[in-house]
Amino acid sequence: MAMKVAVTGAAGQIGYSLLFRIAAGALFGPETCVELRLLEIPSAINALEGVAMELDDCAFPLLDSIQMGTNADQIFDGVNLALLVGARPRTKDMERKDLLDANGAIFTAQGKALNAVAADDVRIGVTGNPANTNALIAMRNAPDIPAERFSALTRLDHNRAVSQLATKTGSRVSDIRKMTIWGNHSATQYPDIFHAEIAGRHAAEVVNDQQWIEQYFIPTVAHRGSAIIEARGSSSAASAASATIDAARDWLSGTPDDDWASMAVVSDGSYGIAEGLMYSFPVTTKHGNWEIVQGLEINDFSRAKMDATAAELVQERDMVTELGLI
Ligand SMILES: NC(=O)c1ccc[n+]([C@@H]2O[C@H](COP(=O)([O-])OP(=O)(O)OC[C@H]3O[C@@H](n4cnc5c(N)ncnc54)[C@H](O)[C@@H]3O)[C@@H](O)[C@H]2O)c1
Ligand SMILES: O=C(O)C[C@H](O)C(=O)O
Repeated sequence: MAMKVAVTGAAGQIGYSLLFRIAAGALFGPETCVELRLLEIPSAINALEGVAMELDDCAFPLLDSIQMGTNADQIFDGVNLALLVGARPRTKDMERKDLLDANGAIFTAQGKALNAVAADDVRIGVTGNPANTNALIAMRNAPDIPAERFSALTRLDHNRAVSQLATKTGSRVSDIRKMTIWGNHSATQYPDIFHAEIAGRHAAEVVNDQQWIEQYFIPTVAHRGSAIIEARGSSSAASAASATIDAARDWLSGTPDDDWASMAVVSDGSYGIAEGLMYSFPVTTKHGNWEIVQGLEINDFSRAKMDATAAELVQERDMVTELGLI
């Protein structure tokens, strides 16, 4: 039985890296076929046709079919997974929340369409920025889909944090477990290594340098998106596509027994985070369901960082409420 996967913004930069990985089996493994459902806006349909031609030319054994179009109700019909990437990226000197005016309404419409036609088992991953609040918008416009089926991408931040820690300690990324991104996919995010492990050892003890944590590690991860825009002249794309795959794959097939993932999910009040916020937590996943890792000790430094990013998410939620998007 093929998995029906919708990707919005399929003709964009992230889409161009994402689609070929999905068609090659990166999401569900070498035994599961996929039906791609590609949603774009009219001005990008010709470009999308070109992408579809290239997908055909790859002769992917697992790619059953490609359906493309501009009508969300048609494209989302019966989908099991929806990757909502389609949205304007920011440019230099913008914050991601500055995109809300341009992008927020996209997720109102797409939330409504998913609510009307998606499969009963649908999972929705939001990459389009500002990802957390766009996921909140989609979720609040899809009252018949359980809130826990929505998530926003903070796996790119998680991967960035793992990479920085590996470089600092001369370890392999495969040695690192239990990295955590708390809060908003924005400059207020809190990359937390106080629970992370490097080859079974407490990462903070291996680093043994609070100044590096506070003055290099956290700001480097939190501002990496801007650094990439500065370096590339456009926002991250291939690394974002890779993280989108990592997040959806782990959500659907499960996290390893000795690790967890970072996902922005609807808060249930855990760690004192206001219920209903779309907030990045450490989660374990199994059979397409996630659970927030409970009982982590939160020191005063972490508490302050976690609360600051929660406050920004409240601001963004109030902004989109005023805009009538939720
Ligand atoms: N959360 C993350 O970690 C992360 C990482 C990188 C980029 N992003 C965000 O992902 C989004 C896409 O980035 P990109 O580099 O692919 O941008 P892009 O401009 O290259 O592509 C965006 C695509 O979305 C399409 N689009 C616009 N409105 C649409 C709609 N209503 N329905 C369907 N498609 C629509 C556009 O036509 C375009 O093809 C941006 O908002 C960017 O900020 C998020
Ligand atoms: O920084 C951006 O605007 C793109 C993306 O959110 C990123 O973190 O690379």
